[in-house]
Amino acid sequence: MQVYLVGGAVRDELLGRPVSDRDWVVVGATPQKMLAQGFTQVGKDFPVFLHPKTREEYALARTERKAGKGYTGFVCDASPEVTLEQDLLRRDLTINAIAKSASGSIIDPYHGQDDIRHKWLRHVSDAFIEDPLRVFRVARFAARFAHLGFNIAPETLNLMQSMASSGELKDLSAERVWQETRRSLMESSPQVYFSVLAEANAWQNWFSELPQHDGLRSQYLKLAAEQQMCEEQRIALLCCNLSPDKAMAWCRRLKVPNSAAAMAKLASRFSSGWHTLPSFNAKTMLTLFNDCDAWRKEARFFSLLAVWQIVAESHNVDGHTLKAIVGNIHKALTAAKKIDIAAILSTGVQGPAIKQAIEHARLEAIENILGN
Ligand SMILES: Nc1ccn([C@@H]2O[C@H](COP(=O)(O)OP(=O)(O)OP(=O)(O)O)[C@@H](O)[C@H]2O)c(=O)n1
Repeated sequence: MQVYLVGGAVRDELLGRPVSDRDWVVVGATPQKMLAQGFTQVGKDFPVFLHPKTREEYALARTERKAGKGYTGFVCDASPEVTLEQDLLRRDLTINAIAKSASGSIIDPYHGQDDIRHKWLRHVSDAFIEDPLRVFRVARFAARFAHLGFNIAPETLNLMQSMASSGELKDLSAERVWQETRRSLMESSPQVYFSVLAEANAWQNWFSELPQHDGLRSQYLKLAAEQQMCEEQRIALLCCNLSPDKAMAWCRRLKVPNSAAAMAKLASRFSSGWHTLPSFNAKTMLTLFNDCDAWRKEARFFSLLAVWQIVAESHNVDGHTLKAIVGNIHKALTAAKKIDIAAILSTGVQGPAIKQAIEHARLEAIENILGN
């Protein structure tokens, strides 16, 4: 039997990028042979094994043919006669269909190295259409490699468009679309994921709450990537131009985790206030702290503040004044958190009056900061 390194590891090595996961293909083996060599079988739908020492994935070379709807409707042949070339043919992009042998030679029947050189994301064969998730994968790779100058080959974009217009993207699970979307948000050009999906007419089933073409959203996401923002901040920026209801509807559609959805909702609720130079008096600042629960969720509040700074910057709000406002917010929150609750309670206030007294003390603390 022969073993080859395949997929992302070979691609990334050729691109001079760090390699994280290594996937292997085994030609000329049977499950029995693999088990006899100490591998453990993990694949349910197709024969994939874990190496006894490295725990890396070794898959028997296979062909696949779609026989029904959905994720699992594949007929798979992983017999020892399946060749490396056949296995590479079923893969999505030529740059992902290059193999490397144990001796280090490159096997590249579909010219992935040419496409790396000329920076094309190109499908390997018509088998591309058998997995509708690939529309989203290609958009993700476009977001990842845009800064290197990669583009989608016109014939691949055509194929993506016809897959989208056939309506089959709606049969994907929300979980799978969400995984591609969240990974794309963390790429170096996240805005490209959305422009590719718009261009591929792949918008309607999964992104209908979001405007298809939105220069501001692109700008937000570009800045978020430059500032190395976290996933939740990028989700918040994606949603912050929507109404809170629409933001929540989209989060439900994609099954965005609750904490990220809650942050996206807050981002959208308050973001229009940052389109111009925000003017905070003590009262509006206290309301902002209360509504964002900055008392208990301070880290989330500061994450949101960074999100709103991007919104403000993108609307050309004066940077110097913005910095001063953000500085005041930091100081005001610190001061308002320091009020002496024990002293308030020791005055003997009861029931709802306690809450009022705390609010009053916090307001005074903020006024002191803003007055200075
Ligand atoms: N829908 C899919 C998923 C995977 N693959 C193939 O399986 C390989 C491994 O898939 P995966 O680990 O998902 O992607 P990587 O290419 O390794 O990319 P990443 O760096 O994002 O993990 C890909 O390179 C590609 O050859 C495919 O053809 N179609």
